[in-house]
Amino acid sequence: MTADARLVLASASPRRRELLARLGVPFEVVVSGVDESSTVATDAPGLTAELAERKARAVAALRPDRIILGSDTVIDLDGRVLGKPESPDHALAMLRDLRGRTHRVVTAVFVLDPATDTSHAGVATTMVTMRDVSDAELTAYIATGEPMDAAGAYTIQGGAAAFVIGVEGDLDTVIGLPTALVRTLLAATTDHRH
Ligand SMILES: Cc1cn([C@H]2C[C@H](O)[C@@H](COP(=O)(O)OP(=O)(O)OP(=O)(O)O)O2)c(=O)[nH]c1=O
Repeated sequence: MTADARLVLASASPRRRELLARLGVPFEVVVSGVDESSTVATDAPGLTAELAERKARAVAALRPDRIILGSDTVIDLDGRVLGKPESPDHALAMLRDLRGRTHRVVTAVFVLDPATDTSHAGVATTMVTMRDVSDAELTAYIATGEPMDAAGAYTIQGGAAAFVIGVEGDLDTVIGLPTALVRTLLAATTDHRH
């Protein structure tokens, strides 16, 4: 993460920072401050794509000479979209709905080159299956505070690893940044500049 990096990650998420760092490309972090409550799209791919683009465009206004990467993650449970919980009670309701079932984790990525107003975007999906976790386990997990900052009220890389019995797709899509997709989109953006 160097100050003179050409790439800017438009995200406050430490998980996204860690995942992007794995690609070995230097980058700077600028938080978008986008209000995620006002969206037009209602389906998971459309919603995440819309928010990833808005995060990137908000930061492009601050760093017009850089390449900007925005991203967003939600859960799709049989067509119902779950974002971050608003309260511990909301987290409990979400986890009760998720237990014993399979859901999709959808993460969109939007890479923008403001200098040429070109963009490359994509959406990645991973299926996650949770076992039938007891209320006592869910309550203890929520008490750790960990679920409050994650879509669907769980972090697969944290305490909720014990709830997950199946993953179909890339784990980094669940944690918030599909690195294979990011690599492809960054390569397309760089190609465009030459
Ligand atoms: C399902 C799941 C989500 N998450 C995280 C990824 C995302 O950071 C978060 C979903 O919220 P987002 O709104 O996508 O992202 P964010 O608010 O954390 O960061 P920013 O908008 O600034 O980029 O949930 C996990 O870390 N582990 C998981 O298992």
